[in-house]
Amino acid sequence: MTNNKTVLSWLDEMAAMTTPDEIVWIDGSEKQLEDLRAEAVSTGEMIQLNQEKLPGCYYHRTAENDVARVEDRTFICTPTEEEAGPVNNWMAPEQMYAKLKALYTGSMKGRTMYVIPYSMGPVGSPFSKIGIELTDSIYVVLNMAIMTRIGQKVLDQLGDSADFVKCLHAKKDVNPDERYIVHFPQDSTIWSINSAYGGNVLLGKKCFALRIASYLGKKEGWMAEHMLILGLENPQGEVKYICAAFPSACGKTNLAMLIPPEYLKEKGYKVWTVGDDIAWLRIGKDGRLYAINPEAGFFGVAPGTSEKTNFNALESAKKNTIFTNVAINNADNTVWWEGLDKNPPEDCTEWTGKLVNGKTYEGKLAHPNSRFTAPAINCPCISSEFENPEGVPVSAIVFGGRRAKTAPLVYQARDWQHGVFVGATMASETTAAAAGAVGVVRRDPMAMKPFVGYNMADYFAHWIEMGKKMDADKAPKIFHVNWFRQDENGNFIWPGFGDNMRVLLWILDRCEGKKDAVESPIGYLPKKEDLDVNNLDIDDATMEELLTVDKAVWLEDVENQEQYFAQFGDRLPKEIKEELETLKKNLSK
Ligand SMILES: Nc1nc2c(ncn2[C@@H]2O[C@H](COP(=O)(O)OP(=O)(O)OP(=O)(O)O)[C@@H](O)[C@H]2O)c(=O)[nH]1
Ligand SMILES: O=C([O-])CC(=O)C(=O)O
Ligand SMILES: [Mn+2]
Repeated sequence: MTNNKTVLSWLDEMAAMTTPDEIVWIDGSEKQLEDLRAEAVSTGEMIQLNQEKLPGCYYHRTAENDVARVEDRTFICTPTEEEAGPVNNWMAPEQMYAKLKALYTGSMKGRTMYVIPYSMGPVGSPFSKIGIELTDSIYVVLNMAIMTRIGQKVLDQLGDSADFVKCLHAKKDVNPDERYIVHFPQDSTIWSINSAYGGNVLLGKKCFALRIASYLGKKEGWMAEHMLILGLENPQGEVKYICAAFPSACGKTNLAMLIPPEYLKEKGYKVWTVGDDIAWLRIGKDGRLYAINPEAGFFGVAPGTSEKTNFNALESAKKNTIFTNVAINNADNTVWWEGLDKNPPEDCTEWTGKLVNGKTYEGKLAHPNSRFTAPAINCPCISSEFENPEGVPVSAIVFGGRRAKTAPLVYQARDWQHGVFVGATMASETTAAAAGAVGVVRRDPMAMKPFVGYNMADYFAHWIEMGKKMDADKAPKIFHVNWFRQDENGNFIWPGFGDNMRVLLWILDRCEGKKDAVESPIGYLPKKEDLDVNNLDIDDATMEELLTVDKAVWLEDVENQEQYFAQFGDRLPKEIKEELETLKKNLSK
């Protein structure tokens, strides 16, 4: 399929190490993919679902110890430890290569190696980058075929160039003690072994489009971020674009596909989805910031997705979708998860596949991090700009997370530098998207803690630099939101989901200078009357609470921020220190 010497010699080297019985190039044709689906069904790797109700849909379950990203086994192997920085695991490249070579040696014996050429971003777009993933998993091939642009057209685009990311994945025996997700940014190389879970093995996604890409972005003057991209259309038909960074399982997919409350819909407001997880951002010729979604599909969290909460995601997952670790409704061979509807089907197979109507994992039939892999083109509200190779101009950047207390519903940063600080001080309760404890508050700057491919302090500096390259009136305005504030009984006090539109409208009004705001120690808060709560069942006291900044709670948080920043030592940009001092001063006034 190619005469590219760099590709072919790398492939030879990898094949000599892993010794597959066969090597199959993925050309991207439907025929080849259909044959692979049939093969995966025949070996039990996938189950074909009800083809009338869910045409083209398949089911896959992973090993029980392999259901989420594994941050403690994810490494950034830069030449020096300082380059990886204190929030990443690091090992010297030669040492890591040696360790992994031992694991990979012979790992594909008796198996087939698939060669997947793929493009992150529309093929040929100036934003786009190419990768080639070698894998011994059909599940990976079929997921990559949904999540990225694959096949011959990508090799044609690559031509003789050596500019591609070399990705190697071997499923091996999914032994968690020998599981490694490893990045060599300087070599544009990713090696993943002993996992078959999406976030660890679909190497175009987190590994390339965030970790390697963030490193390339720093070097080349652009940004790779854990952000959704949405277009908000007003009744006049004008569309403004918003990017939002929330940590894993904190609402990006939901916000990206939001359906406005009925009365705003009637007025003519609409939301268009450009991306739900990753944004690549570049400064355009006009000096504004432009975003593309490098992906071609959604790898979305299933639990909590319902017709009411996220109709568009559900619609997206009705055909040509792969479901992973959800429950199966045996009555009609369809899928089920907590939150899809009220009651689980009577005859149901839980995600582990072992127990039918028996003991369940923490009382759940679907794994909390069960996912659907759906083509973006299935989405009823996919943006007409989804394939635009130039991207969309960004009016606002929104940071957010799960905070039971502390963060108000929404506030605006005073300027870009303060906005970078707001992003850098993000914190959120952990979720099931990564292995480990759930519900623990941890600092997650820009939602990139698990995804930054170099020293986080340098990443902050890069953000500051990018701001300096844009005129203040052209740079996106920066905001922070929190849909997850709780009352003393642990109930969310903001209705969330479609009603988040009300907050987006305030954000865009602020971008256009249409609304005043109230100054607070942490930034600009909305005036209560400026947040549209028409037809919303929420009382004044609750709105008040949602917009409260409790100085005592914030002072505690600032202490934690300061401790967190201490790990970066002298590398922490002075601008971040300045903002921390300003915040302290504001809070003690
Ligand atoms: N209470 C509340 N829950 C929400 C809201 N938005 C999303 N959720 C829930 O949060 C969970 C994760 O939401 P997603 O939109 O899939 O999260 P994500 O940020 O796209 O996650 P990743 O794919 O892991 O990066 C789901 O169970 C949602 O139902 C909201 O506004 N309020
Ligand atoms: O990578 C994954 O497994 C899914 C994802 O979007 C995240 O965890 O943020
Ligand atoms: Mn994500």
